[in-house]
Amino acid sequence: MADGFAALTVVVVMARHARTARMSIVFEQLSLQRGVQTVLSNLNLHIGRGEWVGLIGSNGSGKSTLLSALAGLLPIASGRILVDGHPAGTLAARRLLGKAIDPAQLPLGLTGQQLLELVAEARQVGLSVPQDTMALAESFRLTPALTKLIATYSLGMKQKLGILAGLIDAPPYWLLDESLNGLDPPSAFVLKQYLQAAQARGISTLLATHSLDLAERHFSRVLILADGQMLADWTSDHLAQLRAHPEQSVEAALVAACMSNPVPA
Ligand SMILES: Nc1ncnc2c1ncn2[C@@H]1O[C@H](COP(=O)(O)OP(=O)(O)OP(=O)(O)O)[C@@H](O)[C@H]1O
Repeated sequence: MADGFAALTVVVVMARHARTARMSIVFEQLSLQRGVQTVLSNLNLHIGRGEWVGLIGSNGSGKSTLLSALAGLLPIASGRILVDGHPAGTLAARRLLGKAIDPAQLPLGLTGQQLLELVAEARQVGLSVPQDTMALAESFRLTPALTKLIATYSLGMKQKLGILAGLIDAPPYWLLDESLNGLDPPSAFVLKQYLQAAQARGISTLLATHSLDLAERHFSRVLILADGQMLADWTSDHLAQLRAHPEQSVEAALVAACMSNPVPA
């Protein structure tokens, strides 16, 4: 009888584990290289649904490399990345991710509208741009510019378009690399509200950023990368403790944590 109960417990635990892995991003013993340089080594990480993760680290610490590998844009040196159980880079994994397009990668010869329609078609959400995307464009005050060539856009306008295009079909995981850079304050506010609302709907955002003040209110988790390793993984409980402390700030604690590690050579 006791053996039967133990076996049942093992089955239940394994089933729960499998379900959790199916609804999350998993990095297992992950190592990433750029040329001959090892950028990250033996990273183990689990990111569930409904998290807003701030990816922090000094210049060159590997934030963009990690996001690109997750999006399937860079090869994996060793280990693996699974997105809801699908290996990174596979079509199934790509469909679950939305990565804001880098402003420098936008096709300058198209109008903003043409790009959004192309992406909508490629992501199979239909021939027209989803209502939600157009509403965000309106909140960004980008609508009048959509009929113009991307070549005529300012950096902030390109940043907004890259976000709109990357998140067009609202997949469950959003990857943003310094996406608040260059946004005017009202648009930055809109984006923060948008990400917060998405989080409440169970969408997870990974945002690589140097804006540590975002951790003060917004992130539910903070990962600090340094020297090819994950220096810290601050959970929502830890962040809540820091936020509640009358004499501490999350930003100051993050600066102290980052300063405790030397800048990579
Ligand atoms: N295209 C590339 N070719 C070769 N090495 C690269 C390339 N891009 C980045 N690297 C190297 O990979 C390492 C990690 O760079 P990465 O861009 O991921 O850092 P980051 O944390 O995003 O930096 P930043 O905060 O400056 O954006 C750095 O040492 C960098 O020099």
